[in-house]
Amino acid sequence: MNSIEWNRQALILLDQTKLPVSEEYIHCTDWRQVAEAIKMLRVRGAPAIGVAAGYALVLAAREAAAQGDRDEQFTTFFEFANTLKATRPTAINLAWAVERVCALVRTSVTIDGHDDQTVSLADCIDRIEEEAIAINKEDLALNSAMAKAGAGIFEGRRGLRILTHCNAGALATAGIGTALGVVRELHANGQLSMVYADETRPLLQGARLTTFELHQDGIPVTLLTDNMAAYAMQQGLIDAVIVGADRITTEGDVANKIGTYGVAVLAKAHGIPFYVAAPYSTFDFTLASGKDIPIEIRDSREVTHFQGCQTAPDGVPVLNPAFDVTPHEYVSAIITEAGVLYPDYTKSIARLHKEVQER
Ligand SMILES: CSC[C@@H](O)[C@@H](O)C(=O)COP(=O)(O)O
Repeated sequence: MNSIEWNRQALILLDQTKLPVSEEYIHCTDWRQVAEAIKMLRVRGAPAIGVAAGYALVLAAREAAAQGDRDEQFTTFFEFANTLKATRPTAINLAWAVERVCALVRTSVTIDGHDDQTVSLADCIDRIEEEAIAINKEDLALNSAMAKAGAGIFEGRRGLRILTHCNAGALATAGIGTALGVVRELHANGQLSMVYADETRPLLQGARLTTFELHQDGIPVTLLTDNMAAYAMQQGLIDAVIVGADRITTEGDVANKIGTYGVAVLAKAHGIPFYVAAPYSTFDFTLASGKDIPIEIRDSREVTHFQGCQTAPDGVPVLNPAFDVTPHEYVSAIITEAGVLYPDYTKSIARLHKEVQER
């Protein structure tokens, strides 16, 4: 079974906080359960939380349509949508999916620029569900397109050793993954020798999730702690870095899991190319500079404790940003479902935007 599945009554999520020790599924019949699952990283990875949010809005619409008058129902629905959107502020795919569904609802009740009173929220539910399914299916398809585009960078090369950070794989998307989608394609082509997976402190998405899914698929993977990446590069063990992204600005600055920026700086210092794989839905066309990306700050307990075990003294102040921003100067290329973007990113990203808008 997939890590995200919709059976029309419930959203079934693989609880990623339990991996790799146990495979447990949560049946969400209330959008609040999905919001909690997103907040607690039971479902995580920017594209995956966008897909989950789409289905959560079906549950939210069903609930809102069952109470109050027509206006109250729409108000309640949009309030639910806003609450959902706020659960994780950095991953723009979440806001993108929520906005996409809300825009559809607004369009459905608008006629000649006016509110069409004959359309109720209940009338919109099927359309919301179709949109959620479309977001899911699109993500599945674009992962494969991105994998092929990314593998194209390495044409004619074999024995590749790729370092990745966090988990940008099947668990983080509805398909084969973004960064790990490219890795899977390289493996299928016989071009991959080894994936080096950063452990990814503090929540160990690399150790728990990346090694888990690659291991399951028989793809060679070696785990290293974050502070070993410099050593691995210095030893000549890494040919390229490929990571995912949570938000990319129009100048090509990239927000991704905390620690990514450090890896990018190391890669540049060692002359190793640093690639980012992300779909169109990860671009924020309203922001130019990465300095304006909101960074999610998470509970200090994630740093002072691990799986219930205390690892720091009581009361010690903690800094726990969940993401950092890699400035575009460190990014060798951005792999998308529509092809590979190279610097000057202001130009190549604008071209991508125009192409998608004109489709
Ligand atoms: C295809 S997933 C891309 C990113 O979302 C991923 O690299 C990442 O940073 C995930 O962070 P997480 O906090 O686990 O949701």
